[in-house]
Amino acid sequence: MATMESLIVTVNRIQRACTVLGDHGGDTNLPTLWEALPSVVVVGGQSSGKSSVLESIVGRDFLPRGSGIVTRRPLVLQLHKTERGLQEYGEFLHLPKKKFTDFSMVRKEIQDETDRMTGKSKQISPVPIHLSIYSPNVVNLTLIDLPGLTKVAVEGQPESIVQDIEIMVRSYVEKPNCIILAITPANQDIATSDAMKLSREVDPTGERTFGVLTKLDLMDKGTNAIDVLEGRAYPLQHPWVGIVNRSQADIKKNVDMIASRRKEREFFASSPDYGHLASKMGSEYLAKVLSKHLESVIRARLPGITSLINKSIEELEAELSHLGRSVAVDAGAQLYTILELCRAFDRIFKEHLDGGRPGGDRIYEVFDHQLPAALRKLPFDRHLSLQNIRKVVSEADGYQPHLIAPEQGYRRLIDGALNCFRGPAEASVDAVHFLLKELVRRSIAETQELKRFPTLQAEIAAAASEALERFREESKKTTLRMVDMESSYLTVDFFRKLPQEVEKGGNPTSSSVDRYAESHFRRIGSNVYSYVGMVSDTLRNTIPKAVVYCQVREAKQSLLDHFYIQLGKKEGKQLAQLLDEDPALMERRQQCVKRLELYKSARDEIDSVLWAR
Ligand SMILES: Nc1nc2c(ncn2[C@@H]2O[C@H](COP(=O)(O)OP(=O)(O)OP(=O)(O)O)[C@@H](O)[C@H]2O)c(=O)[nH]1
Repeated sequence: MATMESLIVTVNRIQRACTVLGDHGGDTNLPTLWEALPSVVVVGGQSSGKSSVLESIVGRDFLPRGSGIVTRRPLVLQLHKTERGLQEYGEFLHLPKKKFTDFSMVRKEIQDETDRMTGKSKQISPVPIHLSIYSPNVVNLTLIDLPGLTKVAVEGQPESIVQDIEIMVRSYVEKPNCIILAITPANQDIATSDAMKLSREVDPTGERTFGVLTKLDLMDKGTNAIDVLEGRAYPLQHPWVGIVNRSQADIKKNVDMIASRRKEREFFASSPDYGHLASKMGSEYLAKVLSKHLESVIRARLPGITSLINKSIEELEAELSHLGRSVAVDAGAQLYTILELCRAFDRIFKEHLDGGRPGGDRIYEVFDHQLPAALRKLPFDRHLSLQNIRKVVSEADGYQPHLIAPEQGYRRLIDGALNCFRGPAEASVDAVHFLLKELVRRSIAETQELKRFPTLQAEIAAAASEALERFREESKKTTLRMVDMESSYLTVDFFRKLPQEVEKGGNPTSSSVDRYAESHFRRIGSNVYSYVGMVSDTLRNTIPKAVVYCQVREAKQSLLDHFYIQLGKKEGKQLAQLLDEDPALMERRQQCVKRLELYKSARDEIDSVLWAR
């Protein structure tokens, strides 16, 4: 088994890591290690002697003194026993390279650091100050000093401070891992002790509470605290410890700690009331008892802490992978990230077209269904009504009616009919355009990696939509040109193969009469009709080819080409703007990363003591 000492040292290190990485327990919705670590917390009313007890455990004067609420931030005091003969020094976590050998400077630094966080406003703050003291005269122990419980705010302090202090103190003592050092002055009615009241509430069985009676020397003549110290008046699981600290007069006279400890020992040894308890009284004894107890608590909790650490690491890693990697800071890496994201989108878009995902089939539906239906619905019947044929043909003839066949009339009728094909051609282009747009929208929504980057998402959508618009223009030009080409040169063969009316009749006189009869125009109509039908068959096949060539194929091959060119011209700052994540998400990731770092270092710390068995 790892030595007891190394266990406390391990927990000390983890506690410091907690402060460095911002884990003070409390309200963030992150797992907290701080709250799982056992610690000894000093609780008491103002002027109950808390600071005096801490100082005599350490054997040094180093805590701020003054009127009002002096302790306004938790002070995590870690005591490290060093080899005999080595110099004592203090070291703050926020000033890691500075060794304080002058303990009056330690006091000043505690005051200054308190003010740095709370301002001069005398507010309180839950962010702890970490002080390590290295000395041959201490036992390994971690103590947390908290603001004294009070009933009234003093000048310059907000009314809420009374409650704020209680909330802060409670937040520590409520933790099941907290060992409560409840300080009560013996010259006061214990029934009114703030420390005992609070500890009773949070630890009714007294398992976690060490009762400490201070100011035994100040009790009225003829009275003593034997009933309390022997555990009868206020029974706790652990024995009560009586203490005699320096009086105000001693402090003024600069009585040092060594002398004061000696005085305390003498007090108990020579006391008629407490002499029989002398070996179990005093601040040195208290320090040893606490250290031993803290070690055993840590040992008992270690397996629980280890499994908590492993579980939290898993949770944090899962959350981080869900949040995605953090965004790179240099322009090159940012450009790379953007291109990766674009490619991810493009891949999904192509899958939609190629059939890996749904949607591409609807384009075929346009060609197979919508276009033929639109072609069928074209109003050729109206255009080729007998009446219209007669009108168009006569107009084309002018003052000289046609002699054999109405060449001009045919051309005009065919032109008019072919013109109708423009509608379905354009409609096919538009229908495919809207389908492509919809696929872009869906593909963006389906690109998980893009979700974090709303700006880039909008830019890709805009670039894709602009590209699709260009493809649509091109596709319209091409399909309409195909319709125009049909008008510009008619298929000669078709007309050559038509049976000649003149020859059929056999009689020139009767046929010249026929030329203006209804059947003549009907025949013209039916010829034009079947010519237009032939063109319609052709276009039904060629319009899809043009649309796919100009729109679908282009979208697949070069949807974001323009965007890529623009990206290449962008500066670092503009690239960063494209990757501006949701700030809440960035913040969360940062918190998770820090917390994960904490848990991993804690795991390493614990592993190293376990391996040292
Ligand atoms: N005679 C005597 N005086 C004591 C004893 N303990 C504390 N005092 C005096 O009581 C006063 C208050 O002691 P502190 O240790 O400052 O008490 P505290 O609880 O830290 O006070 P705050 O930080 O103001 O809440 C000081 O003047 C001490 O000298 C004791 O056991 N005997």
